[in-house]
Amino acid sequence: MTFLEKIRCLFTFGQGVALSLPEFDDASDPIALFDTWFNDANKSGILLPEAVSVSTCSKDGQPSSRMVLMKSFDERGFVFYTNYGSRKSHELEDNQKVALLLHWNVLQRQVRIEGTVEKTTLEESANYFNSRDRGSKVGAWASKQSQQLTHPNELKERVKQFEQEFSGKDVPHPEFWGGWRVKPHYMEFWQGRTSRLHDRLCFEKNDQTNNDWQTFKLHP
Ligand SMILES: Cc1cc2nc3c(=O)[nH]c(=O)nc-3n(C[C@H](O)[C@H](O)[C@H](O)COP(=O)(O)O)c2cc1C
Ligand SMILES: Cc1ncc(COP(=O)(O)O)c(C=O)c1O
Repeated sequence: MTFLEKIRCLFTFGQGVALSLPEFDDASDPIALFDTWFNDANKSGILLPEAVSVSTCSKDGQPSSRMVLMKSFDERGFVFYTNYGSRKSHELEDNQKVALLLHWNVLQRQVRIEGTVEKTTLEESANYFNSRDRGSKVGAWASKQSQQLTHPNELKERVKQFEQEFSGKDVPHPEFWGGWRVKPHYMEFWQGRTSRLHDRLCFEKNDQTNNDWQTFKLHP
């Protein structure tokens, strides 16, 4: 992002577009467009541009959302890592349909993603886990994510327990911790415009086995 673009962002915040939109036609690839927008978000200085809301749905239809950090994306989908025993993971086991939401406020941009999940391979999860700092690795062992604490010091005590258990050794990758890959079938790029006359560029595909995206625009 150039200095001039940053200034434009500041001055147009909340009332108009700051960045130009790329050409949009039937040949457009939403992953390439996401890549461009994600780069813009990274360059804009936004804190945690990779923070994304993940919405899951329980068996009885109760939706729930929480933030995670998106650690990678490519043609295969968008990956985040978590505890496979957590609420979100249980819900994803039961119902693979998922929605992601990113909002880059200074850029007046929102991206909506809908799709289905699959687990990352054990190798992919282990590779990512091994890249984390030691404290977060121990933390992953200690946290019974989404379960109630049985007493106020339970988490602290478990951290101590695992620090002792792995003292002087590498912290191994726990099999209960790994990635979910969201395979998109709908993506929508929202760009804020003056007078709330925003752009909504949409991509949809009916067949997960190919890369044929249909494109259309929606009223704001
Ligand atoms: C900015 C941000 C990033 C987060 N990233 C992650 C993440 O990558 N993985 C994760 O398991 N939890 C992450 N969390 C915590 C989750 O929001 C959530 O509290 C936790 O995963 C438990 O959710 P669940 O009980 O619905 O499974 C993050 C929280 C915030 C605010
Ligand atoms: C519980 C939890 N797991 C994972 C993450 C994100 O992954 P990492 O710690 O590897 O950056 C976060 C980030 O806030 C988190 O809170």
